Amino acid sequence: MPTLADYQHVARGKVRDLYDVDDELLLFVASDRISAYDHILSSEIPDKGRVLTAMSVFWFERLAPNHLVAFDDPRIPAEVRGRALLVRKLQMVDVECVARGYLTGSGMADYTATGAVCGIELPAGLVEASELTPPIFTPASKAEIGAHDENVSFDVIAEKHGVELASKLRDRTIELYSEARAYALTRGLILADTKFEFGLSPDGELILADEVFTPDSSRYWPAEGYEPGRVQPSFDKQFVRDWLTSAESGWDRKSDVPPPPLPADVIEATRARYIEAYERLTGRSFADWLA
Ligand SMILES: N#Cc1c(N)ncnc1-c1cnn(Cc2cccc(F)c2)c1
Repeated sequence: MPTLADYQHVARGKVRDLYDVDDELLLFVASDRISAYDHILSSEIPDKGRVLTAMSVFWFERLAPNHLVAFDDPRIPAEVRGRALLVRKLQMVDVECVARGYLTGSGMADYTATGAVCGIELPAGLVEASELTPPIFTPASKAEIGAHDENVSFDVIAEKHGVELASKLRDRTIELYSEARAYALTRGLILADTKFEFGLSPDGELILADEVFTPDSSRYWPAEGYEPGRVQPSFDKQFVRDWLTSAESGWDRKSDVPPPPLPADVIEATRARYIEAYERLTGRSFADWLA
């Protein structure tokens, strides 16, 4: 059985890492790290990496073609088993493929400033968390570490990748999001938006890559209590956000001071929310994940 040290560390994200396994395969590792207010917190959430990996696997089992090769395999080191995926090496398309079914975050900011998002004119009078039907494709160009992705128009993507591939990215992004949004609603969860990354197979087929419909790549809101006109509570991160912005934390999010460590009860409540999201979405018990 190999250890992680046997594989070359080829990429580091805020909360995930990528290792080189061989000519064909990468190891995609989800950590227990959590980010909030653009900071990677010093506190980890036990099992977060395992829950999010189990979520990706649930969706990869339903959405093809994708890059998943294996999640329970002797080439996966024991130390990351359950929070690591063996994935096929692809030629990645350098576009953050975002689908939005609700107006929030940078989409809401762009709409407030211009009446449009990624060049898509929206109706007047929309408010925070307004539903967007049909959902919109709002691609972004990847930012350097520490900066925000930049929302760009479809035409910018078409300029760079050709209108045929740009159209495939748009259509597949909207198709996948629409299917998952409808399903999530039946489980009492609003999938407000999501971000995909795609790669190309040697014969030019578009392959779903990265992580899929996790709370790190998507915004999940509880359907109960949904009300446009105000910022909705994050299904998974609200306890962290509330504590960090409470007087108890003593932290000022406008300062450059890094957030303080989280109290044990906030860590445990957040762990429970990740597990609840997984179990509500999949109908499976997290205790059964790679038991
Ligand atoms: N998925 C995937 C993938 C693939 N199947 N083939 C080739 N490259 C990638 C790939 C390269 N960068 N990333 C983003 C990323 C993911 C995880 C951790 C990180 F630090 C960074 C994905």
